[in-house]
Amino acid sequence: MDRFLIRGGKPLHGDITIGGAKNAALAIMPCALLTSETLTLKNMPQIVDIKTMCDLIHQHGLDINIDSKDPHRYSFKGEITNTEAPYNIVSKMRASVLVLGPLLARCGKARVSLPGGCAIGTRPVNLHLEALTALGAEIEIDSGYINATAPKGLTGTRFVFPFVSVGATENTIMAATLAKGRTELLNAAREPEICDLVDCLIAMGAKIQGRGTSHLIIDGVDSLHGAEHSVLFDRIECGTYACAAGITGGELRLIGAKIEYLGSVLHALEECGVEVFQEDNAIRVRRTGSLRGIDIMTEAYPGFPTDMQAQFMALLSISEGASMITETIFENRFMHVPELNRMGARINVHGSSAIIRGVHSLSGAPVMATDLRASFSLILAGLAAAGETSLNRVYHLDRGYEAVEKKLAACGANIERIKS
Ligand SMILES: CC(=O)N[C@H]1[C@@H](OP(=O)(O)OP(=O)(O)OC[C@H]2O[C@@H](n3ccc(=O)[nH]c3=O)[C@H](O)[C@@H]2O)O[C@H](CO)[C@@H](O)[C@@H]1O
Ligand SMILES: C=C(OP(=O)(O)O)C(=O)O
Repeated sequence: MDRFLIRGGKPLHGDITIGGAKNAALAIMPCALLTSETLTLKNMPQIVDIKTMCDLIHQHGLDINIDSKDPHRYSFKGEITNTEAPYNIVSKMRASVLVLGPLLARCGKARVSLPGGCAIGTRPVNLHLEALTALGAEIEIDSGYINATAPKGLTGTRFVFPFVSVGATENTIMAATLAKGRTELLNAAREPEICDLVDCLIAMGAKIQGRGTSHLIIDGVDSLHGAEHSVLFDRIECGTYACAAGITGGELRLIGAKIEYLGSVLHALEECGVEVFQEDNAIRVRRTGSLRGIDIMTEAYPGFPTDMQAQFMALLSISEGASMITETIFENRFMHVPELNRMGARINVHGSSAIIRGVHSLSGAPVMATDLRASFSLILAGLAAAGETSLNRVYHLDRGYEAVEKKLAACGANIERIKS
């Protein structure tokens, strides 16, 4: 298991290129199952989760080509020869369940392993199944698998999500593109990654109205065709590096990022003392004075994203005064707190809220990554801390961040991957 060795205390200065959004790419790749023509995706991040989704789609029968001149350009083409998504792949990555809607819509059947929970929560998929059932699927759970059939095909429906779910919205949109008639989705998630999925589907010939709103109208078509689509930049990677500029007291240019997608992360950065400006094709972030404590509550977009919660926890741990972070999306997303406290932070958790009392400085320590974003919060703490931090279980980070150590080192960080 690789680990990172970080010697903190250096303000970061320089340029970091922000890659394609993991969460957009993972939702868009299963669209390849909706057509027999070629789907080409550009600006794909080079991360382990993308490799896992490729493995899954390939075992469904599609060929995947990564451009030899551009490793961020992927083409998918072929016929579906297998409608089962096996446990050994789905258990690696929950987004695997996003093949369910496309397989069902295209083949009238799918057998997909239940993903199960993960370090941040139990994460059931009941809403995915309820929405697909409303579209006419017959679903039963058998031996840890979702067995879904649509003997008469899927039929448009009106479905109100009882609460906002990114994955359930994505699965249902994809299934509805090939259903007979009109589907109306209310209280749908409206994250930028969902807009990106909708853009790709429209490029493939889907008929979708309401992009960017919680009320989507999808008129089913007989078939979808191939398309070329460039994946949206990763707003979470962007926010993460903005926190790196903030916590080290440096200045970074985040190339390829756009301020309008940051939602309330922009406001949170500015409120705690990190300046953010849009330049031509980049966002410039810098900290000029001291950091100030703020209160944050995670919410569906455009609210503050749960995927930025751990990184802000690190930032707020050295901000003046007290802060409170309330996590409303996942029930177990404070695993980074004891590790940050081992580095000198003063954080107490009370139910779904964490109170952070800002300290002057953190000190390096051996720490353990527990999930993707928690891992980066410990890197951020390590970059600001005095002394050496050794971060174990870096494989969590490799799921979702491309070339972390190269991007940080190019801006002056002292960070090294120790291979084992
Ligand atoms: C690959 C991907 O895009 N992952 C993102 C996606 O995850 P994901 O799509 O899994 O997240 P959801 O929006 O579905 O989950 C939101 C909440 O709803 C619950 N829930 C969800 C579905 C369901 O059928 N039943 C149910 O109870 C979940 O347990 C969670 O508490 O959105 C999350 C919320 O922004 C992000 O943190 C993840 O990074
Ligand atoms: C929770 C995340 O991803 P996933 O839904 O793939 O676990 C994340 O990106 O922070």
